[in-house]
Amino acid sequence: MYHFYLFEASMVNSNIPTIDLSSFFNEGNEDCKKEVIDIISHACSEYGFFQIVNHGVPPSLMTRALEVSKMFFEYPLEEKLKSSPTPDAPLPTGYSVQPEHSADKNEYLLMFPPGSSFNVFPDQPAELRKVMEDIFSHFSKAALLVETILNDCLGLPPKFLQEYNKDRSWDFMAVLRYLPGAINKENNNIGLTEHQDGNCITFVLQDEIGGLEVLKNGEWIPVVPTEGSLIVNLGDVIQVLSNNKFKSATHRVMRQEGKFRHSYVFFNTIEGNKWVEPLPNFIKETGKPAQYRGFFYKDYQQMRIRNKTHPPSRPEDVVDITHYAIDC
Ligand SMILES: O=C(O)CCC(=O)C(=O)O
Ligand SMILES: [Fe+2]
Repeated sequence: MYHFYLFEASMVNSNIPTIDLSSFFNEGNEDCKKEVIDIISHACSEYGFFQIVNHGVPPSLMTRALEVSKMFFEYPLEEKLKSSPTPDAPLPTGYSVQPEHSADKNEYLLMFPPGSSFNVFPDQPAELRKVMEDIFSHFSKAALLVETILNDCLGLPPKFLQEYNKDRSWDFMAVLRYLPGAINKENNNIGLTEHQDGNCITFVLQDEIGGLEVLKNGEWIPVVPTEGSLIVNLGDVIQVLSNNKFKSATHRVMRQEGKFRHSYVFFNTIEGNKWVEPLPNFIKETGKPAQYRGFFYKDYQQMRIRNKTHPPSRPEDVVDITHYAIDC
């Protein structure tokens, strides 16, 4: 069945593969599973980006989630600010808006897993909290499936990644609205500056406006929204563990002239006290020495948060994973 999706996707999405995961919900189908593993392995070693369908997140919930968040963001600012962050949350939960001078042009709601004491939700629209909690739980399950598949793609011992990344408390989700792009062609209309995610696996659900772009062989490839699909990108943790076998995708968001853009972004994240370093399998297998020195995830996270709270004046001083790279 996924042959169809691959064909269709290649027409509109310049070879960002769209992969049908339905075979993973049933016993058997070993040939299908094997083919999926080959396609995902290829996408991850080339640029760390692919799309999935039949991932277990109900398409009707995805549509509804975007509708309800649109309603929220249309409220006046005073109303939105009523759900502002709890002071001691590790990341600002509830509603935040990027400062005027920021290069990133969005406002967002952020939550940790349902039940987390850090969470703050708007009261209105009344449906929003439930929709956010439901979709979070579905994303969380789908991420476990993708993690199992990646474990196979990397040829790791069964359940290796599941064991390594078993604490779900620090996963988080952002619900975003981007400002409309300027109607002035001179303006480059960046919505979110180019970056790699620091975590393990990220899902993006974007509305029909689109705007997410991935860097592939030096070219920005727009990810055209397709109904029911989720975008998957790998983060720095997977890149380091695999000693660069799998890539942390470089991506950005462009704004369309005159149109707001909405998205849901789910981050599957390891616990801060986890040690991250290239696994011995990928040093032996590739014959390459370790490309990174090891670090505690929380130290890296702190530096990434500082990039946002105290942006360096020179772009080259923004801390990313190359901070831990070993020059070979
Ligand atoms: O809003 C999006 O589509 C992507 C956001 C993103 O890349 C991020 O928050 O890391
Ligand atoms: Fe990102």
